[in-house]
Amino acid sequence: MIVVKFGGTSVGDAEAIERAASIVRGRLPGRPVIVVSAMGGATNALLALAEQASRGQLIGAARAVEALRERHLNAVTALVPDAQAATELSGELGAMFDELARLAEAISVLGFLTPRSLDTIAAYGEILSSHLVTAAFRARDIPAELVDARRVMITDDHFCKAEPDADRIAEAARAHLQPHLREGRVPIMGGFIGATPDGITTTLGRGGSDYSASLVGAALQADVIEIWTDVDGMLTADPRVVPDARLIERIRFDEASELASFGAKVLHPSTIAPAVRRGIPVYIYNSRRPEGKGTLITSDAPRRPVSAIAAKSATTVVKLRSTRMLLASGFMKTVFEIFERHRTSVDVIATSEVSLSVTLDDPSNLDELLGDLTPLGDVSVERERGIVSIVGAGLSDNGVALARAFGALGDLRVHMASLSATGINLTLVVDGEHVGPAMQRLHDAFFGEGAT
Ligand SMILES: Nc1ncnc2c1ncn2[C@@H]1O[C@H](COP(=O)(O)OP(=O)(O)O)[C@@H](O)[C@H]1O
Ligand SMILES: N[C@@H](CC(=O)OP(=O)(O)O)C(=O)O
Repeated sequence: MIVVKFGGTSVGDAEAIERAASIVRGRLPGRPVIVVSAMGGATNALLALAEQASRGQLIGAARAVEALRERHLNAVTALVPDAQAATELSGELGAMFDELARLAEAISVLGFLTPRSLDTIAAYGEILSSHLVTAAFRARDIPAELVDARRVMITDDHFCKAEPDADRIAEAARAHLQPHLREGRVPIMGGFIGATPDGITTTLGRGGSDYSASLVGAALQADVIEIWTDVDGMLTADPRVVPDARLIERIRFDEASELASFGAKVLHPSTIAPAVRRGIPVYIYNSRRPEGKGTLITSDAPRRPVSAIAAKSATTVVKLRSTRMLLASGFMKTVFEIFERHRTSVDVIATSEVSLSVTLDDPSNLDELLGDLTPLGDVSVERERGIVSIVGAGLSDNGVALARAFGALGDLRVHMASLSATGINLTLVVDGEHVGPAMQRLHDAFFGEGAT
């Protein structure tokens, strides 16, 4: 069997869903399980309306619910020609929107949001899209069968970034997906969402539908996992920043994972792990150009000195200076236990004998974190930084690539630098406003005309 995942842009409107249906029709012999994201932008809209409601701005939140309702119901009209099927689906989706409106109202009365209620609201995106896509596929003679992802994707209760339970998922996938495959049906489930063993809705974190696809693929020993998106595959840089970025036809799991972690949004960073463990190849394809070659992520892709440049903006740097670090074994352990306690992961680390600097992707627990770090030394915080990362297997083979990287940055200030010991990643922290120019300059240096 294969797993075919469509991102939000690939189910963003009726035309996109039509394209997805014809892609799936061509894949029927491979026995696909389909994983769909929310219609593009829907998750952002849901999270924003939840925030709005919690601030008491109920009219704004209600308007956002109605805008989403209109968008989904327009898609039903365009995609489901049979009047009875369309009425049934509109009724079902309509009831969900009524429920969503009531939830927004309840949150506005409470005046606060919990991670659990945020997940309940965010999950509507994938619940709605999976219903819509199932009906649209059926109307196109695909024997689609909706499977509630919350019965398959069993997680812990760390709302907003829940940890999947691989054993339970494998068992649930065999129980709820396998029978459909055996009967020649095409199971369709929402990505990103899951539930605790008690059935409380959770989500896997932003961009988590890729992760869902990979977990399902690992659970059912898929031959291939396909991630369908709005670009030709994994490129040498984000094409929104570097328009002349090129397709990478084959890339190794470890490099793809580094790129995803350091900002190549085309792939969720956690996607790779379940696929790697089972040796399942992952393809990334463009749903607007299904005939393209795409990118194959595999363990045996050729090693290149530099594969791609990734970047992230809105990074926070935390610096700790302490003479207690001098010759003190166990100091780092104390520091990282504090990060762990606040469930804050760090991206880049640089140390000297008396200081430690780290970057945080998600500063939501920053105040509590700083409270615990302060007794250890002088702590300072720099916001509005960005990370630019050069990924490639031969970065540290000799000084040429490193010299080229620093030379290309020219007058752009570098606040931190970290070269991984495996030589696969050189990460530089720059001013947030310099992320775009830094990415372009590095891309020109490694992939532009004349670069070898
Ligand atoms: N190295 C890269 N290669 C390809 N796309 C990238 C890269 N870095 C960032 N991106 C961005 O990732 C986007 C696709 O991810 P996303 O918007 O999450 O799609 P989807 O909704 O299909 O999951 C692309 O439109 C592109 O701008
Ligand atoms: N809809 C979720 C999950 C997801 O993975 O979406 P996409 O595949 O469009 O990145 C989000 O926006 O976070």
